[in-house]
Amino acid sequence: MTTRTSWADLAANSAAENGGVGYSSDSRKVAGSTSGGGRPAYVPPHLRNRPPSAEPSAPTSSGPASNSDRPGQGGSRWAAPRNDYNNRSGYGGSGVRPGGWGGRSGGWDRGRDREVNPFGNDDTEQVFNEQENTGINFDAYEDIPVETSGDNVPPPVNTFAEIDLGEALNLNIRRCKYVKPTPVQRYAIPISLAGRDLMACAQTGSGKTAAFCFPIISGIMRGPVPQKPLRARTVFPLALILSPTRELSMQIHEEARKFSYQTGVKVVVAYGGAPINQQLRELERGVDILVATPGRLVDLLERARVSLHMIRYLALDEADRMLDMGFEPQIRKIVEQMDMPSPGVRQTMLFSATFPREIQRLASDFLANYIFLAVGRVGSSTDLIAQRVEFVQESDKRSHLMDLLHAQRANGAQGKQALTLVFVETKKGADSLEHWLCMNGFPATTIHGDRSQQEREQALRSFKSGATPILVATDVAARGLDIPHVAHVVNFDLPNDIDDYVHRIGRTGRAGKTGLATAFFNDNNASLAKSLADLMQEANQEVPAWLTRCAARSFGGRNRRPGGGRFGSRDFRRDSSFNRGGSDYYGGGNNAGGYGGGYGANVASAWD
Ligand SMILES: Nc1ncnc2c1ncn2[C@@H]1O[C@H](COP(=O)(O)OP(=O)(O)OP(=O)(O)O)[C@@H](O)[C@H]1O
Repeated sequence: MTTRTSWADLAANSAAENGGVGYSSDSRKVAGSTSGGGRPAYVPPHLRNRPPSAEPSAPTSSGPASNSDRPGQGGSRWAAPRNDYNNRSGYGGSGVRPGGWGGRSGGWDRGRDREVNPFGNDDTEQVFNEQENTGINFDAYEDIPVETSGDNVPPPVNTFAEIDLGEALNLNIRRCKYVKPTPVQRYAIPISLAGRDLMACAQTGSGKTAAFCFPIISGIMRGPVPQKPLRARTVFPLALILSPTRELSMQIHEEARKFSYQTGVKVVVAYGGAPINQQLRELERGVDILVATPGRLVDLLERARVSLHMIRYLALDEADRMLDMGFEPQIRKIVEQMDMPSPGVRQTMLFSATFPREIQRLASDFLANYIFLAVGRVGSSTDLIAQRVEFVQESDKRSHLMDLLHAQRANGAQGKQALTLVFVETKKGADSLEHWLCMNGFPATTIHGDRSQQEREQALRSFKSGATPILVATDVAARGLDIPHVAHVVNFDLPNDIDDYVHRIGRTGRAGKTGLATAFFNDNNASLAKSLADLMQEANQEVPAWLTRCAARSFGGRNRRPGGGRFGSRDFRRDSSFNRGGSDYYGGGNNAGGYGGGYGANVASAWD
C-alpha cells in the first residue's frame, strides 16, 4: 500500500502547540496516591493505580504477582478492541489488564519512592526566547510520501483521539503539547497497538520516540498481568528499549518518564560510564520498561540482575546503528542468546531515519511477519534543513569556521539566536578545536568518547542551557539527540558515510522547525560527493556546480544510494535478489538497486 500524507496537520501548528494546550486544571486532577511509611516494595503496574483502601500488600520484585486482587474487568475501556498480544504471548494465563485506568489516580508513589513530576520547569526556556525557534516551514511536508508493506497493514489515524491510549497517557500527551500525531506516529502507533512487528524509517526529528513509547506504555497498562518468576534480586522488565549511546538512552528515559507519568508504568535507565550500584538500586525498586545501552545491559544480564524472560516489547532505536558491525554481536547476544522470548512471542519494533538494505536483511532475523513503514524516502533528510556545502581546504577550516561564527554572532543563524553543533572526526580534534574556539572568544565545550560520563553530561547541559553555545562533537552526538535550540550544524569534518551525515544534520530542523547545516568539503571527501549531491537535490537544496561535477566523476563510491534517489519501495523484501533467495514475501522484484561499487571513489582532485 502506498499512500500520501502530509505534515500539514502537524503544522496546524506550532502556534497551536505552543499556545493554549499545556496543563489544564483538569490535568491536576490525576494525582498520584501517596502513602506514608517505609521503604517501598515493587508493585507491578496492574496494581499501582488502585485506590489506597483497596491496595493489596505489595509483592516484592522477586515474588510472583498475585492475580487475585485484580480490579473487575467489566465495563473497562480496555475491554474494547485489544491488540493480539494475548494470542501470541501465552503470558499471564488468566491475566487481563484491569479496566478503568482512566478514572483512577495513577503514579507509583510509595513512601520514599514518590514519582517525581518529569514535567518540571526547563530552565533553557528562560534563556531562549521561544520566538527564536519557531521558524516553521510546514509546506515542505505537504506531500511527504508514506509507504507501508506487509500483510494486513492496520490503517493510519489522523488524531490521537482516534487511538485509545488511555486517559493518563492522553493527559501526558497534552502536557507534552503534542496536538496531533506526526506522520510516523499516525502509522506506527496503530500498527504497534495491533500487536504487529514493525520496521519503521522516518526522517530525523519526526517523533519516532513517541511512536514506539506510546504503544509500549499503553500495552503494559492494558496487557496481561505479569506472573513473574521467583528469583532473588533479579528483575523482570516487560519492555526493553535499546539505543546506541548513553546520552540517547538518558533522553529516551526522560521522554518515556513523561509519557508514563502517573500511568503506573515504571521506566528505568541503565547505561555505561555511570555507577552500576545506583542503577541496580533503581532496578530493585521495580521496572516495567528498561531503557539501556547494550554494554551495560550485557553486564546486568551476566550478573543475573536482569532477566529478559518477561519481555513483551523490544524496541531498537537507531536500529541500523545497533545492527551494524560494531554492535551486532552484543545485540545478538541480548536478543538471541539470553532468555528473551522469540520473535512472534515478543513484539519487536525497529526505528531509524536510515535503513541500508543489508541492515534490513540482518534485522529481519529479529522480526516476525513484520510491517515495513517508510515516511519519506528511507535515509532522506528533511527539507526543513537548509544544507550548504562549501569547499574548504583542511588548512583553512578554522578560519572559515571563525568567519561563520562571527557572521552568526552578528546576524544570528537564519535570524535566530543559535546553538551551534560542530562535528569533527576525532576526539583529539574535538579537544583541540574546542580549546582554539575558547581562546578566540567563542565559549565552547566538547563531547566525545574519551571524556568521562560526568564530563559528557555536564557538556551537554552547558550546551543546552546556552552557557556554552558551541558544542564540538564526534559521532557520539550524531544520532537521536533532541536539543531544542540547535540552529546550526557544521560538518567541520564530513563523515565517510552519507547516513551519518543525515543523522548529524538532523540535530537541527526538528519537529517542524527550520535549521541550517553547513559542510566543509574538500578532496578528502570525494567518496561522499555523489551521495551528498543526490541527497541535497532530493531535499530541494541548491547543489554547487563544483559538487555536481565531482559527483559525476565519483561514480561507484560505497555511498552510492540505491535506486537513484527517488522515493519508492524501500522494503528490502521487495528486492528481487531477496526473492531469489527463496522468500515468498513478494512475488517479483521491485528492485530499487543495490549498494553498488567498491570503496573509494575515482575522482579527479581538481574542483574547478
Ligand atoms: N506529535 C508531536 N507533536 C509535536 N511535537 C512532537 C510530536 N511528537 C514528537 N514531537 C517532538 O519532536 C521532537 C523530535 O522527536 P524525536 O526526538 O522523537 O525525533 P526522532 O524522529 O526520534 O529523531 P531522530 O531520528 O533524530 O532520533 C521532540 O522534541 C518531540 O518532543
